[in-house]
Formats: sequence, C-alpha cells, structure tokens
Amino acid sequence: MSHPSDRLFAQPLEQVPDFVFNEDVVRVFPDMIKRSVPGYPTIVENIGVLGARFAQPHSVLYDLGASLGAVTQSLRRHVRADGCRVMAVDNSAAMVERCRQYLNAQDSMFQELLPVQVLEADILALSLEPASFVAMNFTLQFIAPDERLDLLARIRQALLPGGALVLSEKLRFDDAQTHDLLNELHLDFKRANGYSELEIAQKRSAIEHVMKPDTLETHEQRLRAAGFSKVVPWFQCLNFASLIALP
Ligand SMILES: C[S@@+](CC[C@H](N)C(=O)[O-])C[C@H]1O[C@@H](n2cnc3c(N)ncnc32)[C@H](O)[C@@H]1O
Ligand SMILES: O=C(O)C(=O)C[C@]1(C(=O)O)C=C[C@@H](O)C=C1
Repeated sequence: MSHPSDRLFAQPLEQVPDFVFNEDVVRVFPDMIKRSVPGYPTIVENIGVLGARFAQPHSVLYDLGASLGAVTQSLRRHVRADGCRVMAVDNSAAMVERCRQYLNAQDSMFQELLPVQVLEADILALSLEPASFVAMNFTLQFIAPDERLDLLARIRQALLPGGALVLSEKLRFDDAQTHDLLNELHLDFKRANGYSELEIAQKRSAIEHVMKPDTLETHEQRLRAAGFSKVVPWFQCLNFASLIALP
C-alpha cells in the first residue's frame, strides 16, 4: 500500500484548526509519525519484542490508541505464546477503517498470525478484559490530563500478575534549559526530515490544545498512584520516551 508524504501543513492556513485524527491525517499518518517522532520505528519494533516477553498463553494483548495498528502488527510479528489475541482500540473511525485494511493485508501475507479484533471505541469508556500486555504508544498525551490517572488505574486492575504496560510519550521537562535543548533538537529532527518552518509552526499550533505532554516524573508518580509497583524507562530519543510499568 502506498504511503503519501505528509504535506498537511505545507500551505499557509488562515487559521490553524485543532489537530484531529481524520481522513486527511490517516492518509499521511505512517509518513507523519515517522518524520515527527524520533525513534518511532525502533519503539514499534521493540514493543513487539517486549510483548513476546510478557504475553501469557491464552490472554489478551491490548493496543490502546492503535491508529493504523503499527504496534498490533509488531505484536503479531513477535508474540509466539499460544492462544493470545490482540485487541486494537481507537476512537477515530477513519483510523479504524484503514487499520482493518492494513491488518487484512498482513493476514494475506503471513500465516498463523495472532487473531486480532479492531474496536472503534473510546478507551475511557472501555471495560478492559484481563490482559497480560497493554501498549499505549503515544496515546495518553491525547487524553485529558484529569482522566489519565483513572485510565491507568483501570489498566493496572486489568493486568494479570506478571504482565506489563508499555507507555510511550512525548516528554516535557521542568528544567528550562533541558526542555529548550531537547525541543530544539526535536525541531532539528523535523527539519532534517524535510519539514519546513511553516509546516513545523502550523503543526505546533494544531497540537497545542489537544496534546499535553507530562514530565517523566509526573508519569512515574501517576503510574505509582495507579497501582504500578515498578516503572522502568527502556527507551528515550530526544524528548520522546517509552516506559515499562509493572503491576
Ligand atoms: C499518536 S496516535 C497513536 C499512534 C499509534 N499507537 C502507533 O504506534 O502508530 C494517537 C491515537 O490515539 C487515538 N485516541 C485518542 N484518544 C482516544 C480515546 N479516548 N480512545 C481511543 N483512541 C483514542 C487517536 O485517534 C489516535 O489514532
Ligand atoms: O510533537 C510533535 O510535534 C508531533 O508531531 C508529535 C506527534 C505525536 O507524538 O503523536 C503528534 C501528532 C501526530 O500523531 C504525530 C506525532
């Protein structure tokens, strides 16, 4: 399947609307996220590797905020435990439709993949089945800050003993010098990937009100408050990080 390049913010917009995961975004999403999130391909591939370590036979693996199912596909490449199934959940109808197409394409290319169910649902309203592995790859940052603790507590409750949550997020930093340096380097990453100053500025306005990053300390404290006993950062590239949280 062809992946057109992201030119969504290339022309000057009179008013930049808030970012939404609509059909326009879906069309360019694989290109957009790869050129915007440093380390994204490494994170996605290794969530499959982490999933293989934590997956228990005959259990559910969740991909919450699955978008086009990149993490789900990685789990299906790596997890070999018997009788597991993946639940990929997203509340964007456009994402879910395209995600199903991509997973069907994966099914037609490989045999004996884990069964997967793609659900169009709000993860805040979802009743979670007992699960051995939950991935939230750059999803929590789009959830309203006052809903985050409750969501993580429900995930913690759903996790089987020996399971794990993997949480990837853009970070902000309390120390202004650190924050500014890593943000500037992130902008350099976008420039190096071909984004213009206009594209960078307009994308920044678009996500300003809808994506609210936390500090690493806030994540660690909130995960503990949600009932997780151990938080292990396993990846960081510039201001993007991924954590393993153990029940
Ligand atoms: C940055 S994308 C996630 C990228 C994806 N996990 C990956 O690895 O390619 C965030 C996704 O979260 C979804 N999302 C945001 N809020 C949600 C909610 N309340 N319930 C379900 N999905 C949500 C969005 O529709 C979007 O597809
Ligand atoms: O922080 C930015 O500038 C981004 O573009 C990040 C980010 C993300 O982290 O999800 C925001 C929206 C798109 O989904 C792709 C990337």
